[in-house]
Amino acid sequence: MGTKTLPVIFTDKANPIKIPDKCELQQLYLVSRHGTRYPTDGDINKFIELEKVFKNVSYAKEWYKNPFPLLKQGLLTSRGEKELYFMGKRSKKRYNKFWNKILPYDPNIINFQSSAVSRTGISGFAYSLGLLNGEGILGIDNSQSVYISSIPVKQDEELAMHQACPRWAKTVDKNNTILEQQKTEFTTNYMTEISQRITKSFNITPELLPEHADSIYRACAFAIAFFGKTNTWCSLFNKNDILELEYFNDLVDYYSFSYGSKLNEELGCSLISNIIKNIEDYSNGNSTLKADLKFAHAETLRFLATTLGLFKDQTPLTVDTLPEKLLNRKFKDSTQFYFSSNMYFEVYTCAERNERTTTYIRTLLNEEPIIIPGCDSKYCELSKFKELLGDKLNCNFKKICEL
Ligand SMILES: O=P(O)(O)O[C@H]1[C@H](OP(=O)(O)O)[C@@H](OP(=O)(O)O)[C@H](O)[C@@H](O)[C@H]1OP(=O)(O)O
Repeated sequence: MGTKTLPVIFTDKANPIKIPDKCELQQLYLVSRHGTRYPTDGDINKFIELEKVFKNVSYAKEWYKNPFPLLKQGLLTSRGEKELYFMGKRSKKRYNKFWNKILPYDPNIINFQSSAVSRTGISGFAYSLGLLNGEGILGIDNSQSVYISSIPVKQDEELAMHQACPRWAKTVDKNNTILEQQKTEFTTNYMTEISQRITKSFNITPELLPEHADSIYRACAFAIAFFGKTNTWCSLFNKNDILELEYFNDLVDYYSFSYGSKLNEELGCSLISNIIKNIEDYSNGNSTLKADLKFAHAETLRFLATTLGLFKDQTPLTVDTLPEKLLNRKFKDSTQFYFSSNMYFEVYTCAERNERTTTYIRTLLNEEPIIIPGCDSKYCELSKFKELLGDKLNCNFKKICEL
């Protein structure tokens, strides 16, 4: 169900990572999406519309009403809070030696940052409670309070990069001819047939509009995320409908936040450049920062992944290539950027035979190591990592984004 998919991992259990011989984990960077949230107002309004359309459909009489108050739009759910709390618990166990060396908490050593949105700030706090449980002096379980900084979204080049980029707003979010063409083609070639079949099967009058198919898909996604139910909105579809609508939502994200628009390949440059700068500042003795923990959005991770060249298919995602890519593509929100999805960058120094030390970065997506395209292995030399970034390293974000 695309970015509205529940995380695969939902446990506080984890094993300590294995550190390569002659290496030491020096720093830890995290960019995490928030946990499971309420639908945004855009989606809730679609569900209110569906409630009207399905009012007299007997098959849906038990479940057609919209259950999400507009006042709750976009808020983190209690399940979402627990996802991040568990993530913090897993972090403490996976990097136990690393954390024990740098605790108790010092904001100059462990940095927490979120985008200026409640769901991300609360997610960061939940992570901190899991990570630092028992390490503080507050309450019966010795909780630790933490400082979580954020920047107004319009200035936040790292965590809300598209909102801080006027050129993205003008040329990608709007006036995106290719995206509009793809949306029209998918509506004509796929959504119309899905809506007409549902209309006919359930004798719906007036008939469903093509765009109702995507509204039903989103209602299905939140029925699963909130209620674990696949026998309500989801039951209006066959399996192929769901795969096609998932592909459509991936396609929209591909052109909005990834390889579908050239500018998107640059937008993660401030975020990754600041990580590299913090690695080098620490390595040169100019910084005490050991852990930098950031909490943001699906698009934050998608821009970051795109700047790193991750999940790039050989040919672009288009409506035409749906048949070949439906079941087999690299770009797939539901397995990459679901609720509470995350990327860790582990920074190691390793002693070499000639007594020198080399700095390596190991990247993890959703707590599984991945290879950055162009790196020789999961442990990528810092010099290689920087070389692969090219002119994205130390980019001039304002210049890239000026109109
Ligand atoms: O389609 P919606 O309104 O849900 O889009 C949300 C984004 O949700 P996503 O499409 O990623 O599932 C939301 O990202 P999130 O990671 O915070 O859930 C984004 O912050 C929000 O602004 C909506 O994006 P939009 O493009 O502004 O509609």
